[in-house]
Amino acid sequence: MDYRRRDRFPRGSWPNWIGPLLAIGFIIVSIQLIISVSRPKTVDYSEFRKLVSDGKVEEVTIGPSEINGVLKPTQSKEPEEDREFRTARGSIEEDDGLLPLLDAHDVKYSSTEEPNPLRTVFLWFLPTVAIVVLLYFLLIRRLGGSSAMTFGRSRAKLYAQEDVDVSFDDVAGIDEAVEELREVVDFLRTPEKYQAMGGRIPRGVLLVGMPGTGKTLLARAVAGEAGVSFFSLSGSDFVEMFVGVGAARVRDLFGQAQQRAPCIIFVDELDALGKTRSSGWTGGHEEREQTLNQLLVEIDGFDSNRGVIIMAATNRPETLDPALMRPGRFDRHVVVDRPDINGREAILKVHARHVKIDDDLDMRAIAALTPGFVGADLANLVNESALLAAREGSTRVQRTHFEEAIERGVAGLMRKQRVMMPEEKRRIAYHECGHAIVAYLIPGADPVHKISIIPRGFGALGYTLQRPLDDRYLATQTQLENRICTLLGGMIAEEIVFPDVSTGAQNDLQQLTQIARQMVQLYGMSPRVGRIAFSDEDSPFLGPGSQSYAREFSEVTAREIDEEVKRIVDTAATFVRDILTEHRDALEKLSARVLEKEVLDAEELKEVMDAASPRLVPGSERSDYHPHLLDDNTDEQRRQAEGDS
Ligand SMILES: Nc1ncnc2c1ncn2[C@@H]1O[C@H](COP(=O)(O)OP(=O)(O)OP(=O)(O)O)[C@@H](O)[C@H]1O
Ligand SMILES: [Zn+2]
Repeated sequence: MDYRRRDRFPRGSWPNWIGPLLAIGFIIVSIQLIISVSRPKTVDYSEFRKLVSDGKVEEVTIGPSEINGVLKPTQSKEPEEDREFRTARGSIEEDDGLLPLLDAHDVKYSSTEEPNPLRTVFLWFLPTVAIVVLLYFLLIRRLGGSSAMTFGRSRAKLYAQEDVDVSFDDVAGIDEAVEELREVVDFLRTPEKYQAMGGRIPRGVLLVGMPGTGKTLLARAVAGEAGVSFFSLSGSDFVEMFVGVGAARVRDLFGQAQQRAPCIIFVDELDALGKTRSSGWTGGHEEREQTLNQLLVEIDGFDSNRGVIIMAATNRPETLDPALMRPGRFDRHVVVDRPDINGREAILKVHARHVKIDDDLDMRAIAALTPGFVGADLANLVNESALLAAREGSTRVQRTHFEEAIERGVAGLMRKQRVMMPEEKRRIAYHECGHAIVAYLIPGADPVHKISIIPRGFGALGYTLQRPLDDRYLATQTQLENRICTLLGGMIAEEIVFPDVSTGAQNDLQQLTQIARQMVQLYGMSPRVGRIAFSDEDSPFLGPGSQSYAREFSEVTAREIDEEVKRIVDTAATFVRDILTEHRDALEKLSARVLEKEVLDAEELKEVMDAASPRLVPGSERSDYHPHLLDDNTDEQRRQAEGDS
C-alpha cells in the first residue's frame, strides 16, 4: 500500500528560472546596443586645437563636457563615420579662445546640451538594471520570497510563535514519545525544581521517525503544553548561497531565542544541515559545514538552565554528524514510530473532531483498513473522506467515504471514463484473477478483499486488494513466500491464457524480486546461502556513528545470491503455474464475472471458487498448497522419497 502524502509546494509562485533568464536577456540586449553605437576615435584637446589650426576640421558639435567633430575629407570620398572624432573639453582658460579659433578657420559649429543622451542610457543604465535584476532574483530565490534586505538576519523571527495552541491532546498514537517528552515540558514549566536538584538538564532532543509521523506536531505540542514560545526553522533554510550567511542566521536565531527564554527552538530536517562533515565532494559544502560548526558552538555555548531547549527532527539519523550526538548536544533521542492499530484509531478520532462523522461509524474498522499509514496520511484521509461526503451531498461522513478515500490513496483517482480496448480489458481481468486465485488458494495468504478492473490513476490498470488480517511487525518466511506466489499469479495467468505475456506485470515482478532478494540477502532464509545478512544498503535506524555499508561481500557471494533469487522465483513460478492450470476452470469463470461486473468482492470470489471444479490430474492431487520455495531438498530428495515409497 502506498498512500501518498501531500506534496510540498515550492516557495514563491514564480518559477525559479524566470529571474535569471530576464537578466541574461537584458545583458545581451545591452551589449548589442553598445556594439551598434560604435564610438568615434578620441583625440587629445591639444591635438584637436592643432587640427583646427591646420584647417583639417569641417564642423564640430560642442557639448557641456565633450566636443564631437568631423574632419574634412582628406583624399577621395571618405565616409563620414571614419572622419568622426571626439575630445574632452579643456579647462575654461583653454576653452577661451576656441570659438574665435573656429571662426578663423571657417569651422561650422553648434552646441548641444547632452552629447548623446541615448547612448549614455544604453551604456550605463541598462547594464546596471540587468545586474540589479540578476542579484535581486538570486537573493529572492535563496531567501524564499522574503525581502532581499533581510538576508543575514535570521528568518526565525518570522516563525517565533508566542502562544502555541497545540497540546498533547492533539497528538495521538505515539504515546511513548509523548511520555518521554513530558519531562521536557515539566522542566520548561518549573526549571527551579530541576536546578535545585542539580541534575543535568536536557539541552537537545532529537526526534527520529518517518516523514509524517508527527514530529513537528510533537515539538509544537511541547511548546504549547509548557506555554513557551516556539522558534521553528528548517535545516535547509540555513544552507545559503553566500558563505557565512547560514552561520550568521544560526547566531541570530540563538540570540533571539535566549532573549525570549524559556522557549523551544525546533530545527526540522536536521539532516539537511547536519550531514557528516567533509563527506561531500560536490563542492559548496563549506557553507554547510560552517553553519553546522556555528550550530555546534551555539549549542555548547548557551546555558540550558535559562530554559532554552533545542529540538530537532530527522528521518535519517544515520547520516548526521556524530558531533551532533555528543553529550550536551542532541543526547536525548525520541523515536516517533508508525502508529499501530490502536494508535491509528486514536489519530483518526483526533482528526474526526473537526468533521461530522456518522454516529454508527466504527473508527476501529477504518484503522484496521490502514496498516502502514502515518499520522499525516490519516489526517489526509479524514479530510479526503469529508470532501467525498460533501461532494455526494451527504450530511455525515460514512464508512463508504472512508473506504473510497483509502482506495484512492492506494491506487490513484478513479478514472472510469478511460476507454480500454476489449482485448486489453480481458487481459487485465485474467491478470487480476490470477493474483486473486493464488491468494485464495494458498493457506495463510492475506485474504482478497476486492478485485477490480476499473483503471485508477496512472499506472494501475486493475488491482487486487489484499488486506492483512492484523498489523505485522514481523513477516514469516511463509508469508513472504505467499506474497511472491501471489504477485506471480497475474503474469502466469496471462501466460496460460494468452499466447504471450504483456508489460503489465512489471511492477509485480519488481516487488517479488525484491522480496526474494531480501529473503536471501538480509533475512538469512535461504539454507543454501546461509543464515547471514549480506547488507548493501543503509539501515534506517542505526545509532550515531554507524557507517553506511558498502557492499561487503565478494563477487562469488553476489553470484550465489543472484542464483538463489532466481531459483526461488523459478520454483514459485512452477508452483503457481501448477495451481492455475489445475484451477483453469475457476480462472475462466472468475474472469468472465469480473469482465461483466468490473468489481468483485471477497464473497463473490468465494462463490465462484466453490462453484468451479479443479481439474484433477491423476497422481498429482495436492494435499497442501504450501509453496516450499526455499527448501533445499525439493528437487532431488522429493524425487527420491517418491521413488522409495
Ligand atoms: N500522531 C499524530 N496525531 C495527530 N495528528 C498527526 C499525528 N501525526 C501527524 N499528524 C498530522 O499530520 C500533520 C503533519 O505531521 P508533521 O508535520 O508533524 O509530521 P512530521 O513527522 O514532522 O513530518 P516531516 O518529517 O515531513 O516534517 C500534522 O499537522 C497532523 O495534522
Ligand atoms: Zn499484477
